Amino acid sequence: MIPIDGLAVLTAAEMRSAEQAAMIGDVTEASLMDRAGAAIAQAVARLAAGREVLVLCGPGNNGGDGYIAAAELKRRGLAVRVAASEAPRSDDARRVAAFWPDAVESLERAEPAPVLVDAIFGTGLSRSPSAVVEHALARLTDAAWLRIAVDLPTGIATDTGKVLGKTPRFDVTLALGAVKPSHVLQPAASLMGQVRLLDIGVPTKSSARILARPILPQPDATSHKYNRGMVAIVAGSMSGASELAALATLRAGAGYVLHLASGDVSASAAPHAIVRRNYTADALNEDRIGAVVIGPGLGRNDDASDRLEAALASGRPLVIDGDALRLVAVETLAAHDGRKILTPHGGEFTHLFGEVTDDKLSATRRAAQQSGGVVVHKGADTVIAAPDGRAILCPEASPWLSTAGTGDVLAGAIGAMLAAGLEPLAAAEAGVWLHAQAARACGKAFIADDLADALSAVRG
Ligand SMILES: NC(=O)C1=CN([C@@H]2O[C@H](COP(=O)(O)OP(=O)(O)OC[C@H]3O[C@@H](n4cnc5c(N)ncnc54)[C@H](O)[C@@H]3O)[C@@H](O)[C@H]2O)[C@@H](O)CC1
Ligand SMILES: [K+]
Repeated sequence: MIPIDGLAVLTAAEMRSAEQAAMIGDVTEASLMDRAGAAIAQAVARLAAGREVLVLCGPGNNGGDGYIAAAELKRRGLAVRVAASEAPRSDDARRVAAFWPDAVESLERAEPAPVLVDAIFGTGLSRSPSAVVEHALARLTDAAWLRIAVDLPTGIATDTGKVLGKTPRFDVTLALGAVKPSHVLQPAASLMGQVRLLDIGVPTKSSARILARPILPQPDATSHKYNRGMVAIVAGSMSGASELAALATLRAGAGYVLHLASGDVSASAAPHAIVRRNYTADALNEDRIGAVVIGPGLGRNDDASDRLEAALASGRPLVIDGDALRLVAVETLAAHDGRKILTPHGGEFTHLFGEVTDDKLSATRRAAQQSGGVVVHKGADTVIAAPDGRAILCPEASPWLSTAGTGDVLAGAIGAMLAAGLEPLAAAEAGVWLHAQAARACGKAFIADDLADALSAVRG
């Protein structure tokens, strides 16, 4: 049971190709299923801790995995029963169903057990399961003490995060061979509990992977405030948001943060480490600025548009967030050839790139390609994509992040990483990772100011 951080993410079709490519010599579809079944049995035996297990088997290879696992669990001395929704249909499932030495119960009449293993449907599901299957699954999961899904919970589309029917909540999902997009994309991911990978010896390669602990830039004997990373935050009509971004930028490790506002520029405001100056377009021409953050609290008036234009013209690496994403056009971004990171939430994404009609991973990759920037498509399932197709999927962070100002904190953290010299995709990943860790450290009902402060403690 391998934690999924940093692992390759494969779609159903990519997984099938990886399996085909792995089938050389004595590796066959049958031997892969045997490996999967053995790995599932080992994981379930550990989790069940001696309790009775009920394995639900479907007609395809997901069901096949279930029959092998059940037979192996029985061999290990556990109390196991098998219930099936219908007879096995695939050749491999038929072969392995014969390994199960006892009677197969009917799904509708099966009595519950403390440990429920769902091997009804996996990556082959093409439409929502029948009402009979859904009803039995709900009844048996409700009554179980521990719910384990094999590969994917029944009722989930593999690639899109969509729930095709009524899928109950699971405690553990054992991804076979590789993580699939729906293990992370919402709403599917919220039904899976802990997702762990079971290695079945299929080599996997993909341009998409799960968020991983980044290698963060560290100061050394040659460091000074400017080469640690100088970040300019362009403020606008709501300076609270840009102040939050500035604080987060410092707490994430930047050496120098310049807050460029107008009107109420007060040198005596805390935190004193933020350098506050009057905004002028010229201020962005300071050579030592390693990143410009624009958007938090910018507003959408003419001044805001002028500032955005100046930021785009400055040639500095940019983090474009909040209001700036409402003001800019995709064509402008595409014509701008500097380094940039866009951080839209769902509403800003739709405004800029249109409704997501397929899935979040594909839509974010397309947006990155169209805009020529790294796109951090925020949400409970943040997806980061680069114009070259590389993508990073982020497992759900704390739901307490759903409070005002946390987006400003993220923009600041990413700005700090960009100014420290990370390439845009790495800067975006590092910022998102820090943000999630800080949220975890803050516990419950925190406010964005706490989150910004917590960045330094989790930075490591
Ligand atoms: N192909 C391989 O080499 C391996 C596959 N493995 C397992 O195989 C699974 C995929 O197997 P399959 O492709 O057979 O797919 P599934 O076992 O998910 O089920 C697909 C079967 O159900 C039918 N079906 C789809 N939606 C249905 C619905 N709503 N109601 C009724 N029937 C429906 C399909 O026509 C097909 O017969 C993976 O999730 C994994 O568990 C593992 O054994 C590892 C190796
Ligand atoms: K399943």
